Amino acid sequence: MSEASAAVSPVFTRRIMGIEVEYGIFTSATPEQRKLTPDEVARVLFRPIIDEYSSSNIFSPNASRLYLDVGSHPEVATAECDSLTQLINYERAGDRVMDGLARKAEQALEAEGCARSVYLFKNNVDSAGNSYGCHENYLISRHMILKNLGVALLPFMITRQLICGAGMIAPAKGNEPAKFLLSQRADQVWEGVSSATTRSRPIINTRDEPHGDSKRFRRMHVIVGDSSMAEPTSALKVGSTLLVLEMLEAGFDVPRFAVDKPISRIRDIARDATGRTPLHLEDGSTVTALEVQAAFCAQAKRWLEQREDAGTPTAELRRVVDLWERVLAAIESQDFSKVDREIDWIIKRGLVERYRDKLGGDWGHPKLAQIDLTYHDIRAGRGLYDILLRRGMIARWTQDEAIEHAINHAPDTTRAALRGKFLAAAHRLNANVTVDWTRLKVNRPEPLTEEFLDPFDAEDPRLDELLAYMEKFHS
Ligand SMILES: Nc1ncnc2c1ncn2[C@@H]1O[C@H](COP(=O)(O)OP(=O)(O)OP(=O)(O)O)[C@@H](O)[C@H]1O
Ligand SMILES: [Mg+2]
Repeated sequence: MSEASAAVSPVFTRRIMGIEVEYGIFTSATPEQRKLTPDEVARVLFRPIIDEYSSSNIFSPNASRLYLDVGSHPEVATAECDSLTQLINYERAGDRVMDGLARKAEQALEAEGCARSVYLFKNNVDSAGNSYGCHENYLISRHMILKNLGVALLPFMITRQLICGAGMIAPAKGNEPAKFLLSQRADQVWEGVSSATTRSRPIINTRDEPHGDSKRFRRMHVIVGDSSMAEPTSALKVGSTLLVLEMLEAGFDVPRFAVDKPISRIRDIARDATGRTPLHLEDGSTVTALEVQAAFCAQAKRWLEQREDAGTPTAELRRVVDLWERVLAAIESQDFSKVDREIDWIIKRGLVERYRDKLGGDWGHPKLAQIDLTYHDIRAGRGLYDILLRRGMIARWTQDEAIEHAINHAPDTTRAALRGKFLAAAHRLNANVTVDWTRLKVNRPEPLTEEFLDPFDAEDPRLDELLAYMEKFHS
């Protein structure tokens, strides 16, 4: 970031953010049954949506987007949130909505005489090696020069997997034996900062779609992260990133590491649970991945002393920094006992290691791959994550009541509140409407559209006009 951009950029302690989760999909089949392709299952999954909305790309009552993209990975993009725990609630509400659809799909298949289980996995790589994402969106100022921001963020982003990776067993490949990696996405990204999403998979995407006033805002799209199962892992992933963004915006003294070839290093970091991977800096010196994280964490702790208490409460971010410190201390000492209920890769590795030892010590055993996958099954009572949670082996960050509430209510602190009220009225009046992130449109009798370009605004008199118009012609 240049001095000039530091001077004009606001510090968004209250920041708009959203998470997009793509799910892996699979059905069981008995030997007599024909296997359904993921595409076929996805279509059964979305049948209730298509029946109700005549589309597989919709906004749900809680103002989130639900859709089926190419590649048959159903996706939920949460509504705009402006604080950390709220975002976690909406992401988890998305899981529950998708699970509800999976249950309906199972009933439909049974009614059609081909009963089978439908699995949704919140992970990032399927058994064929295809990758799908968990994208984080952070609003930043238009004055922030993205390229510079990206350079400052890259060392943080390539090492962030140490504190919040989902972990995975990578199957044997050529001469490389099967092994445990810290993160699922590390092997899937190819560039640092760029505008492409699919072709080259950059860590930070600069595609210019702010979903808001393009004179004031940008939407930073981070695609390097893993989907998180454990709530504290989500909190650390997003919370640490929020803190680094705030520090950069404030011109706070953020650690600078000019890492040579950062993208090639991300794969080495994923392969080293000690965090000792050396990163060569352009000045000829080296730091370890762990030292990079420790420097950001220490500075974030100092930042909290002067941070304006808005958006995500500072008290909540203190919990983030406390967890961050504990994870780094655990990696340093290799004693994981103080964080083995909070961080996905640590929880998962502990579990599969116990089995691996019983099974003869080979990471390539198919039973271990099965355990790895089952950890990401989102079904309560069936997925391993949920089973461990119920046994008290995984910690919480939020509560069920808040997640349940988020299923049917839009966030009330952001633009999503307008969309939620609009959708509720349309549902009640059976009105024909069209909605996207910025626009709300009543289609009949004559189209009436309003554009809401400030995602921070949860109130706007133009909403009342739209509602009055809807009421007049549909009641
Ligand atoms: N101004 C904003 N700043 C940050 N995040 C935003 C903003 N407006 C919307 N969002 C969030 O961005 C996400 C957009 O999700 P969506 O899946 O539509 O992404 P996309 O990048 O536009 O499209 P696609 O996934 O189809 O490529 C949502 O989670 C939403 O809440
Ligand atoms: Mg998306």
